Amino acid sequence: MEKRKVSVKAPAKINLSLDVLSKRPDGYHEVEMVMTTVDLADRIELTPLEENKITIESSGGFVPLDGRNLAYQAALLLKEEFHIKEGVHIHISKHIPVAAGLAGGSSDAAAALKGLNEMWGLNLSLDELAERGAKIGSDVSFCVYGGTALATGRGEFIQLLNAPPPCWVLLAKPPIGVSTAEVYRNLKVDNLEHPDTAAMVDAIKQKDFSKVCSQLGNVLESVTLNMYPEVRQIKEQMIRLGADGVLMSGSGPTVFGLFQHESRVQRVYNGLRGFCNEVYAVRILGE
Ligand SMILES: C[C@@](CO)(OP(=O)(O)O)[C@H](O)COP(=O)(O)OP(=O)(O)OC[C@H]1O[C@@H](n2ccc(N)nc2=O)[C@H](O)[C@@H]1O
Ligand SMILES: Nc1ncnc2c1ncn2[C@@H]1O[C@H](COP(=O)(O)OP(=O)(O)O)[C@@H](O)[C@H]1O
Repeated sequence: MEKRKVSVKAPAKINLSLDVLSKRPDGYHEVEMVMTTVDLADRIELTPLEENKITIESSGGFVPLDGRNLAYQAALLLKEEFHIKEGVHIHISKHIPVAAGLAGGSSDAAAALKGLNEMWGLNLSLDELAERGAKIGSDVSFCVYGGTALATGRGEFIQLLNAPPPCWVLLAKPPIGVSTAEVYRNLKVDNLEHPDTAAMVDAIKQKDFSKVCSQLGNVLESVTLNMYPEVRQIKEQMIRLGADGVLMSGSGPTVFGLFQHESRVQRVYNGLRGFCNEVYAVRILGE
């Protein structure tokens, strides 16, 4: 009997709030992040191979197709730990912009962990998958759960939250890729304007859209907006065009705007397309 293919959706995330508390001795930073998934997604298709190897291909978007690919790393991690003697072919339909602050690679890795857990009958819980995900990257644990969460530690400790108030999200990505490591390297940890993480968590709990907008904050803007003036320009443009709240996601360069009313999303989308050709109108996925 032919073995079943497994297909898993891998959604992008945005950071509604991103604070850095300190630099750790291991080089990572201690963070407090409120993250939520949006309905811009890659799709991971896993096909069993009789031969004992991992192969990977991707359609759309430029990603490494070897051991550097985070989905490949996810497969290798499970394969080695559980002594799996069969192989897998991983196909990634890439829709999330790469190196954009949207955790595309981390979400692909999380989807591969979940899909292979099913395909290889490992019966690992989400907590157990998230624990393994943290070995691949700081954002992978969150991506295993998806939805909305407060992430602490270097990003791997996850407290799930209820869905934020329903709203539209416009994502605008200028044509540059940002290195997360470089942004963290240039961050002045002792001189930051800290967002109020607890207030953002409250705003989400209360499903208070105006409060979510007023509490948006990301300390990594202090680096990326100076490094890439075009990111600052997109932010200013989105505010001017009438988004209810605007922030850079993760280490950037993607800027997102939040909107309560669909009519305004369309207007701002049209206004942005004039000088930024990668703009996406999506919904918050919530829980
Ligand atoms: C900044 C965030 C916010 O969600 O997102 P992106 O902009 O990448 O989407 C993440 O924390 C990114 O997570 P992720 O992309 O998984 O990072 P990792 O591979 O673990 O780390 C890449 C590099 O960033 C730095 N790093 C990352 C996380 C952290 N808490 N402190 C750090 O200093 C380290 O230099 C590390 O070598
Ligand atoms: N499956 C993947 N999808 C996207 N990028 C990947 C993947 N695997 C590895 N990468 C690498 O990870 C880096 C970060 O990519 P990505 O996860 O898209 O961005 P970010 O960390 O900004 O959210 C890029 O340099 C990319 O080459």
